[in-house]
Amino acid sequence: MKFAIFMRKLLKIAEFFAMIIVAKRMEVTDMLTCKETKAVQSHIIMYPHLNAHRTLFGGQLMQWLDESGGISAVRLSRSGVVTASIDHLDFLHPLEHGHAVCIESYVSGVGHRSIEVFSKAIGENLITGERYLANTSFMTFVVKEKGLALPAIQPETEEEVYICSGYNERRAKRETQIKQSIDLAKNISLKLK
Ligand SMILES: CCCCCCCCCCCCCCCC(=O)SCCNC(=O)CCNC(=O)[C@H](O)C(C)(C)COP(=O)(O)OP(=O)(O)OC[C@H]1O[C@@H](n2cnc3c(N)ncnc32)[C@H](O)[C@@H]1OP(=O)(O)O
Repeated sequence: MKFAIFMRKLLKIAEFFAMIIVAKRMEVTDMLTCKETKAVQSHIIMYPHLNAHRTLFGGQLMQWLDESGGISAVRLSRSGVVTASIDHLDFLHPLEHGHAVCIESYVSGVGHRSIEVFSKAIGENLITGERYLANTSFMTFVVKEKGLALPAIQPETEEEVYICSGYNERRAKRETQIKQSIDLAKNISLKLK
């Protein structure tokens, strides 16, 4: 009898600690600034990165953008994410051999499980100091874990306020695109010739 009471008390204590752990995991860190999610990468554009035009191969830039954006998304969620989509990947200027490229990413909008990240790639002729905007993109990452409460995002600089202000419109467009892409997938054959 005493043992049963002891076990029941032990169970209650274990339940209490389990609740604390779950509550801690689900805890909303109310808000993070864009700066707190910022990821910055710099590269020198070398021979292995070039395309036939001797400028940076677009696929290489996409890999760097994906990594950089993923780091920003994980800085917000502190949880594993997958890349769900890349939209508005605009190649504005070729990145020249021998130039530096600096990629900056930060979270520009937060949904339930989705995180939108804005990235920009700035080219720089290191000898003259001339800089140019080579690429801008918006990517969406989705947190793998379900039920996690994500912090909201707080823009601070003029650029961040401008970028974040377009989030709701971009999200609405994306929702339409997701529906279209689900319809498209239904009509795609899995046969390999
Ligand atoms: C152990 C870990 C340690 C971590 C260590 C740190 C590492 C730090 C570096 C990380 C760097 C990673 C960067 C590379 C990461 C890859 O390389 S991942 C590989 C490529 N990607 C994939 O394989 C993804 C494959 N697709 C999927 O898994 C699923 O389709 C998805 C995207 C998760 C969506 O799943 P689903 O069940 O259909 O999701 P659903 O419930 O319908 O929607 C959930 C949310 O996703 C959104 N969504 C769904 N589809 C889309 C879409 N196509 N476009 C936009 N949004 C979408 C929905 O709108 C919804 O948004 P919320 O309303 O929640 O805000």
